[in-house]
Amino acid sequence: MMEEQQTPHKRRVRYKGKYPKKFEEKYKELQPEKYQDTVEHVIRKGNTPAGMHISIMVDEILDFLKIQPGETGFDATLGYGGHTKAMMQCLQGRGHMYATDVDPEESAKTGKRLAEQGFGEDILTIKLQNFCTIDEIAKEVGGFDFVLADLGVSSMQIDNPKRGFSFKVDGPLDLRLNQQKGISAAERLDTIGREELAGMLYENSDEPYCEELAKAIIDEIRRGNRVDTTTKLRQIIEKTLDFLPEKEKKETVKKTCQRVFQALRIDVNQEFEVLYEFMEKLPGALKPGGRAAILTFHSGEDKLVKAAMKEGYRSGVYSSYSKDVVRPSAEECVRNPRARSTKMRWAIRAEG
Ligand SMILES: C[S@@+](CC[C@H](N)C(=O)[O-])C[C@H]1O[C@@H](n2cnc3c(N)ncnc32)[C@H](O)[C@@H]1O
Repeated sequence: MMEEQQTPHKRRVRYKGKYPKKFEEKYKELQPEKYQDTVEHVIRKGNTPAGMHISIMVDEILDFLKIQPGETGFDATLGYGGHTKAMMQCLQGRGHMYATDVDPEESAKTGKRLAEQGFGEDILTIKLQNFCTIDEIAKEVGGFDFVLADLGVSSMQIDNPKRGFSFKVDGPLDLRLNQQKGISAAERLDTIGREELAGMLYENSDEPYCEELAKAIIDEIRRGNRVDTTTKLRQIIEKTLDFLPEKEKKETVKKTCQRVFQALRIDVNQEFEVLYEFMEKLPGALKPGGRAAILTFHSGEDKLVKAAMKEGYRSGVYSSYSKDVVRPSAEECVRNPRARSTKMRWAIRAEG
């Protein structure tokens, strides 16, 4: 019998894939106008291409706003400009849209992109200012027929490691929507006390481990180690929750990271304060019969928007409002997983 020749099993080199993994290396996705095929491929796989934002609930928003040519509209949160563009298309070249964003970096890119697509200053005015100044813009232009606010952060902001919004990639712990103003989350942690931090985590994100996490973060800073990167903060969270049973640890750490980063983001950008102010000013900025739609992404935002609309209806400034939230379709959530937590609420300004 022939002796079988034993060749030693050679392990295959792990295939790394042909797509770049690091944000800066995704040069094709970062130039969507030039590399349409790559961008469409990434979207088909249920992902958001780097440097882009997929607008959420566009059909539901347009159905509700019922935009007519000649109207004046306000997009409080320009971002990538997807919603702004869809609303401008309804104007059919007549009327005007105003849009605000506080992010100088992204709003400049969006303004340029929209102008190149034929939506220039004749139809769109972009203002680099907080949406809580809606009253000033409304006064200047005589009120709005329709208003949209798509709260929170854009995918361009989340995905860019230099902005510090994501615990999944290493970067400076910044979390500001405008990096030229205010203080970063790292600087905020430098001076905050333990009790105030625990309160912030609880108030802004209902964080169940707020006490334990606040103690761990402050102890680390007191030992002379600044918590100034996304990785350092994630590692503290992992260490603090190390006592959890193995089977639930991974998921709980992930959810906790999401909540802690969200709480810090809300704090450094004073998100609840400006949203409260915006909701207070909204009825006065709408023309009689004017419509407003708001997309929220967590319970703190949603509660605030709901309460303001309910109060507006009770006092008579709104003729109707959404008693129940409108949610994205199951199909949209599969196509764009970032839509999953979205809730839409709407209100209509009373006539006269
Ligand atoms: C979810 S994104 C909007 C995406 C946009 N609807 C689109 O279709 O591309 C939210 C945007 O709102 C901006 N933003 C958040 N809070 C703001 C505020 N208080 N005033 C103005 N802009 C704000 C963020 O910088 C971000 O660009």
